[in-house]
Amino acid sequence: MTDKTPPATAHAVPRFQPAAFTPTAEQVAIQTNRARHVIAMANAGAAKTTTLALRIAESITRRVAPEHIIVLSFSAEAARVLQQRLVEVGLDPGLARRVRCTTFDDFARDTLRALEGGDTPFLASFEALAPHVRAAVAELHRLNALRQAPRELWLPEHNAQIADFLQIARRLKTQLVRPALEEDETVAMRADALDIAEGVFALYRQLEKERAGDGEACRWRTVFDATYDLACLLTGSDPPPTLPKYRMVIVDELQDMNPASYACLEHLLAQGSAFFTGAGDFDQVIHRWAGAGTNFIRSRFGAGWHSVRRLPLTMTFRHGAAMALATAALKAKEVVSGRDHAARIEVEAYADAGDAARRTVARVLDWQRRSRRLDRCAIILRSPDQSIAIENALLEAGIGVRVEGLESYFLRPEILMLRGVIAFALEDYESIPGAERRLQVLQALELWQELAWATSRIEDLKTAAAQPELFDAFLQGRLLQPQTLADRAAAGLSDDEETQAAHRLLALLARLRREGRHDEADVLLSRQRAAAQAVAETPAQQSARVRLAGALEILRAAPADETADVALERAVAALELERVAQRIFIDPASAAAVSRSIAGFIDAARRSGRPLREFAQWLRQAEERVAELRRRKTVLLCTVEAAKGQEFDAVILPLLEEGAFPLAGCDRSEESNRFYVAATRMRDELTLLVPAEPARLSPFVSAMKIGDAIARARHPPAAPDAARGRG
Ligand SMILES: Nc1ncnc2c1ncn2[C@@H]1O[C@H](COP(=O)(O)OP(=O)(O)OP(=O)(O)O)[C@@H](O)[C@H]1O
Repeated sequence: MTDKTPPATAHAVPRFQPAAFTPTAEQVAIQTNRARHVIAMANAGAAKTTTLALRIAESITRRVAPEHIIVLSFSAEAARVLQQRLVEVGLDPGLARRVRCTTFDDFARDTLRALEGGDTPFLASFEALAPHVRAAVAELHRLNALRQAPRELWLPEHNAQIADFLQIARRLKTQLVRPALEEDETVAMRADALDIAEGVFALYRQLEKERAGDGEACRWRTVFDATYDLACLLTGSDPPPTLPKYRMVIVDELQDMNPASYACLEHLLAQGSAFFTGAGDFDQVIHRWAGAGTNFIRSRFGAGWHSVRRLPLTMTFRHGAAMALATAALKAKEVVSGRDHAARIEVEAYADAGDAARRTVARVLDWQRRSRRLDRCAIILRSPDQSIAIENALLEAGIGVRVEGLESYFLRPEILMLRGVIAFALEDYESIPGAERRLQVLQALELWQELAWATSRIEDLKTAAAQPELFDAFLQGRLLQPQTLADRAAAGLSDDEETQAAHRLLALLARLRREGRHDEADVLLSRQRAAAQAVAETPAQQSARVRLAGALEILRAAPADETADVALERAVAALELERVAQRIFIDPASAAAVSRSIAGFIDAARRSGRPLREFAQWLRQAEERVAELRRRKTVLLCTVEAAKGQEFDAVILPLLEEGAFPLAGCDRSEESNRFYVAATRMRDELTLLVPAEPARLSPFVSAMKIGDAIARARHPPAAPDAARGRG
């Protein structure tokens, strides 16, 4: 990468002035720079996103059409934040809306849609992908057995192994690893070079073959496949397909760049001879699974580009000196604050997770009382399942909550399933409010009963959800009756197809009778009857059905004055949900989260102190209340990944203990980056909830040397607030 731009071309007088602040000279240098490629790597809160917004606003003021500018990011949240920042710096909202802010993967998907002339089915979850993996494994076994000397291949069998494989496959795609072999290359040789098992690469090839279909159009895509497919097209075809032309390409969160996204970026820049500006922070790499890493940005990014300026943004404007000193200590680097503000950083001890949740909510209430800006407060979690106790406590306190990066635990399949079981046991279908929620409950029940009906027969489910009488018929006819051969055949057909098949059968019978072929007609009819009676269920479906009947029996027999938690404990044990979860969910983390969310649900029942029927009503009211509270100001409950790129006046980080944050089994340096991202979202106040027992304290909290940072911020040395790490 060269840095040869003559200084004379570097600056110009800015034509765009932001409304609320005066940009620093460093910001102006980026805003107005004439170099074709500008890169700013800087600390959290050092105004990277704001400065990218200034550069865009400057170009628009200089008559570049907003449609000729594209902003690419790696998460939908980051793209949304930049679009919003355009308005916040003072660009006309109408103009800001016309700038295309999107993620790399969505850009790739849109581009491919235009090139291919249609949509490709998108499989979002590992659960949706797993059948394809299993089919590819079976095919590999078959092909291997046909070989003269079958190879010994490791191929995934269990869900956890499939999850591991899918993660490796995703990483290979970010590195633009193609399945095709070079001349004289073998699968074993390539696997060796990639440092993966031979079976993994063989399966990668097989699955890609299946995905490619007959070569006409790809059969399905999952997360990142669009970026990978577009990058392969751009780098592998001559001439490469034409991309839309842009005069300016902006990339935020540059540290998340990987080779596949980079291939798309390079072609996009070449297409329109576009100007490029990118910003990022090496310490915010938290997506290593996606091939992100500082090495790529440091060594390969921009290799061969001419006219490149690397420009600094040295001051963080998000928070004051104490927080700058604390992050400097955490990351052993220099952080300078440009904001004259006495941040409030507080550490509070908790006894256990329940206590941490109550203290979190007490902090939220305190913030609401003092600021009246509930919507400017965020509770940032290391992992989604930590939300359960906090959601319960927020509900009890009557605080509205919105979630990002996680699903409210009330809407997770295992809880929806339990709510369905309660409704069926009590014959109180109104306890689940609204047809939409009842549909989710029925779908969850189908999932847990391991019935594959829901996708093709969604209309039937919708009808059952809309009418309480049919809701009951669904239980009796669908969940408690064994599946028959006829059911299984119908599961593969849509409503229309089933009606057509019935019409065809009737027509055939009529014709046979007309032609006097009564014997044939009778055989056909008796075959139909046999199919309608013959049980055709897997052992798993059979035992799920028996367990469901048992759980319903338990709940119906519960004494009227027994509290709901006691009855639910017995029903949950009968349903064996944890064991079933390990079979249904591909990622072991999802399976493990099931028992935690069920425990949270039972805890909510215990705390309500109500018998089952009243608890069901309470749940309904709680749900309505949550919806009502959400219409008012709400606190944000989110994951670190979702918080990235955003900022809040008050940030609360609960459960800062060894095993929870850093999360057990995760890479320590990436965990440190996650913690840094989470803590630096704060503008005015940061609350760190830590275990009372010092031995369990998260090492990241001690690394911040908070006491020292606060003292030094209060009595700064004569020089500016420059903080060098571990000071
Ligand atoms: N010149 C300035 N004077 C005062 N405040 C500023 C200035 N420039 C930016 N800010 C404010 O600083 C805060 C942080 O800016 P921004 O979000 O752009 O940082 P960032 O580097 O993108 O952060 P991160 O990487 O941590 O997401 C914002 O509230 C922004 O409005």
